[in-house]
Amino acid sequence: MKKLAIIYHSVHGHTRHIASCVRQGAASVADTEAQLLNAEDLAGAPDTLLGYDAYILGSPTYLGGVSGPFKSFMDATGRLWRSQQLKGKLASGFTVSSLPAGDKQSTLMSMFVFCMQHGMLWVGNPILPEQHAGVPYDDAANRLGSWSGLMTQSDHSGPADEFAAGDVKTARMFGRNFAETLHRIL
Ligand SMILES: Cc1cc2nc3c(=O)[nH]c(=O)nc-3n(C[C@H](O)[C@H](O)[C@H](O)COP(=O)(O)O)c2cc1C
Repeated sequence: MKKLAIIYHSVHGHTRHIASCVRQGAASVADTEAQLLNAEDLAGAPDTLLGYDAYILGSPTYLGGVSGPFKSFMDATGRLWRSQQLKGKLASGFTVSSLPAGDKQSTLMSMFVFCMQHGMLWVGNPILPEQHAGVPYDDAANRLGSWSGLMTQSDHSGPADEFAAGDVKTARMFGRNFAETLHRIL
C-alpha cells in the first residue's frame, strides 16, 4: 500500500473540489491510499508529512503565486528541510484560478522549487491536449495545456463544483498518472 497526501488550501471550495477529483483518480489505482489534508492544519503539524510516501500540492493562484496560508504551510516545513527528511518522496502540484492563464505557471513553479529544495522527485502532467484530436475545447483533457503540473480554471463567483468537463477529467487523469508513477518508481 502506498500512502499519498493531497495537501490543499481553499477559501471558496474550488481548489478543494479539484483536490477531490485528483484524489478520485489516484484512488482508482490499486493499493493506493489517497487522503485530502488541509494545508492550514498541516502548518501546525508538519511532521504529519512523514507518514506519507508522496504529496500532491494544491493551491489557488493568488496574485501570481500560492495563497498566504499555503505558503505558511510550506514555511512550516523548515525543520524537515534542515534534516532532509522528505528527500526522495514523490511530488507534484496543481493550481486553480479564475483567468485562463492568470499566472498559474508561477504558482506551479513555486511548488516545484519547494519540492526540489526538499530533495523530492517531481512528476509532471504528461497528458496530450485532446482538442488536437477534435474533442471540443471545454471537454478536452489538458485543455489549458500544462505539463509542469495541473492547471484548472474556476468561475470565481460560480459554485465550487462548476468546472469545464475537460478540467475535471484532467484532474482525475493527473491523479491516476501520479499514483501509477508512485507504484512504478518507489
Ligand atoms: C487575493 C486573490 C488573488 C487572486 N489572484 C489571482 C491571480 O493572480 N490569477 C487568477 O487567475 N485568479 C486569481 N484569483 C482568483 C482565484 O484564484 C480563484 O477564485 C480560485 O478559484 C480561488 O480558489 P478557492 O475557490 O479554492 O478559494 C485571486 C483571488 C484572490 C482572492
